[in-house]
Amino acid sequence: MSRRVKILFVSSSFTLIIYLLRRYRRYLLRKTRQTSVTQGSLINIPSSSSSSSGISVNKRFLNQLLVIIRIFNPRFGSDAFFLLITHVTTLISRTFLSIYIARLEGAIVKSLVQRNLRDFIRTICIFLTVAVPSSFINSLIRYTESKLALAFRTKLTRYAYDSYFRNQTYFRVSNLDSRLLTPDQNLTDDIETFASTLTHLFSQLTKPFLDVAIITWTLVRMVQQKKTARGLREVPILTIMVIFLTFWALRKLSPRFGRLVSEEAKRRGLLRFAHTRIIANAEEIAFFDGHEVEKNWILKLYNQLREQTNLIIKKKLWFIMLEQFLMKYFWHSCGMIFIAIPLLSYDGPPTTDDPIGDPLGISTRTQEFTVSKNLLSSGADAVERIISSYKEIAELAGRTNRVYTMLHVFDECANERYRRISMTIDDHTSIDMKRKVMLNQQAEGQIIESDENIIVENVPIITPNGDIIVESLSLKIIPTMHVLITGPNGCGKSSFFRLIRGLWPIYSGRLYRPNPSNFFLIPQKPYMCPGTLRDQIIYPHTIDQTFANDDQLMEMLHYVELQYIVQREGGLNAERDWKDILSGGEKQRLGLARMFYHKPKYALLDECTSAVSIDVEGKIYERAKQLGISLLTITHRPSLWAYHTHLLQFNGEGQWTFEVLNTEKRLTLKGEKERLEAQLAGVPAIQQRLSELCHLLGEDTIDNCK
Ligand SMILES: Nc1ncnc2c1ncn2[C@@H]1O[C@H](COP(=O)(O)OP(=O)(O)OP(=O)(O)O)[C@@H](O)[C@H]1O
Repeated sequence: MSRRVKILFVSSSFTLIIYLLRRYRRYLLRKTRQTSVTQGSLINIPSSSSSSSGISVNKRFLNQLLVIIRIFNPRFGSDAFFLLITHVTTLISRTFLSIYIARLEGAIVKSLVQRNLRDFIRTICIFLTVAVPSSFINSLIRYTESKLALAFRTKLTRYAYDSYFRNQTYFRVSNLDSRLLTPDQNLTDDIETFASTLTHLFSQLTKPFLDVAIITWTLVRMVQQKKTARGLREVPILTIMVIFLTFWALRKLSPRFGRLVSEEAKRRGLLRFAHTRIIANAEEIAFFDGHEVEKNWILKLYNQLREQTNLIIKKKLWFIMLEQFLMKYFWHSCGMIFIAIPLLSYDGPPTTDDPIGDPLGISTRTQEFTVSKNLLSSGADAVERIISSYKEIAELAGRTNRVYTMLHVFDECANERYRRISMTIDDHTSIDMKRKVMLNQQAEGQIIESDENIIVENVPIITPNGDIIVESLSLKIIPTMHVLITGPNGCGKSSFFRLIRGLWPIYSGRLYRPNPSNFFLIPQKPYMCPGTLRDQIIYPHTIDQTFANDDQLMEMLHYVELQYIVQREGGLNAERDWKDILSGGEKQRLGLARMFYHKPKYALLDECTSAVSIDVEGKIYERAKQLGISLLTITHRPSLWAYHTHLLQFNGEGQWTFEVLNTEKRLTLKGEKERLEAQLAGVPAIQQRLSELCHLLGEDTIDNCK
């Protein structure tokens, strides 16, 4: 064995050992991680199996793609149509330019073989002149591609926003349906990547198809000129066979990139969602020093994303290797053989335009060889692009599925068709499964618009998870009533509001209620929209819709004793981050100022004065009643009883009562209850003292004392 071979052998063995050791280490690491997973540490990413299992290049994908393409269909005369035409024209011009350049290269080689300086300089000059439009066309292709992607994205985004903001779909998607985990990501990233992948693929495929057609035609014409050459029929057949063989092998061995990228996008969305949650709850997390828990959670999500990305990278490594081998080296050899067949088998007279200087036609043969080699390699490039775009088509299938699913879910939610994917249910769960309605059951109750009364007839209150909170509710509220709603936590008080406002589906029974514009909800933490102080008061009106002038707005602020804020913050037109700069009580009072601005028929007040002092709260309630607003109030404060006429009480076990509220009687009962509670609280202390006295007096033990 020579020294060089020995060195080669040792270094290869060393590399192999290192490689095997690394693989073993990774195997161990994976095992450890799997163990921790089975111990319950893995975050349960709910698999939307229905959407990911069928992601591949098939009929379903084509149908989905067609549905989406119909949305951004570039109509005749539109900007997108003009862009599309420009794009296709530039692609065609590029193909003709490539052929012309291949011919020029042939002419350059010929002039070199002939040692013809004049021709050489002339062709070089032409080459450089052609390079200018050629470079411009290359740049134009990219420009039109990006503009097209943007145009498609804009159309799709507008369409998606229309669906998202129709019929409270934004609420329904997140609260009543669980198919879309991260609609924000679907609406931003997914649409963007779908539009850019699609347009890229369009030019990636259009140009090679044009290339293949025009180059084949040029090559066939060249070969046809050599009538006595052999292989004129065999070469095209062999070429087609080689191409199909390669395509078949790659298709068989290709990993399912569609499913892989779709899963990766889902995990990326979950990671982003976790970050958004931390930003939204940063203050509470900081108070509790909860950063470790949050960090671990985020890291776990990141690791899951990393694993998926890693998987894709690994799968691509082997696939690209195979692709390169077949389409670069195998094809190159085949191409050389195919060019050689007509050239070698030609036995006619030498074809030359210079019989004196080059009687054997060597320069012409060299020129032909160079031209056909260039054309063939451009053709091979084109076919390579077509075949390798299979991978991208598979990726497009994944992206299409995500966009299609988003639009489909939006549409279903807008039409009150919900689906919830059951999360893992603990074996010892206390949920009475019999009380669960079918999660995918269609809501069959009726909502009928009334003039002013709210009439509920045998309507159950059912959560989006299918839990029945109240089997059947029946009551009638008229505008002169002011209803107090009470009951233990989680008994369905806020759900009653969601029900009458139509946010939750009515599964059976009938609900008569006035138009939703007659309801105004003020929650415990009112929503502060972006904009000025004026925008906060008139929300959801905009400045163009408002009917109140500055004095009227000041009066509304006065009702809630918040007039000082105008001066403090620099006027009604001051823009601030109101969510952060106002205190909890100020936000609640601003929410109540909104009620005075809109003067609804029914105000739904959900513990919205918990941070307001009792005297201000009383004034606000009095004023609201004077203005003819009917109050439906959820509260635990007895101080508010006096402002109500009726009581709706849930007991937390599915039962309820609706009756006239006798505040005096209720206050007496409440007083008695509190007295008894205070007395009972003192009993252990009395028992303790009694026991001590028994001991000091040497009398009977505590049991006998009793
Ligand atoms: N979006 C939702 N998806 C699933 N279940 C929900 C949803 N919102 C509320 N629930 C469930 O419905 C039940 C009633 O909730 P609701 O908000 O009406 O309670 P509540 O009586 O207002 O309680 P509290 O006094 O604590 O505010 C609870 O068990 C809650 O877990």
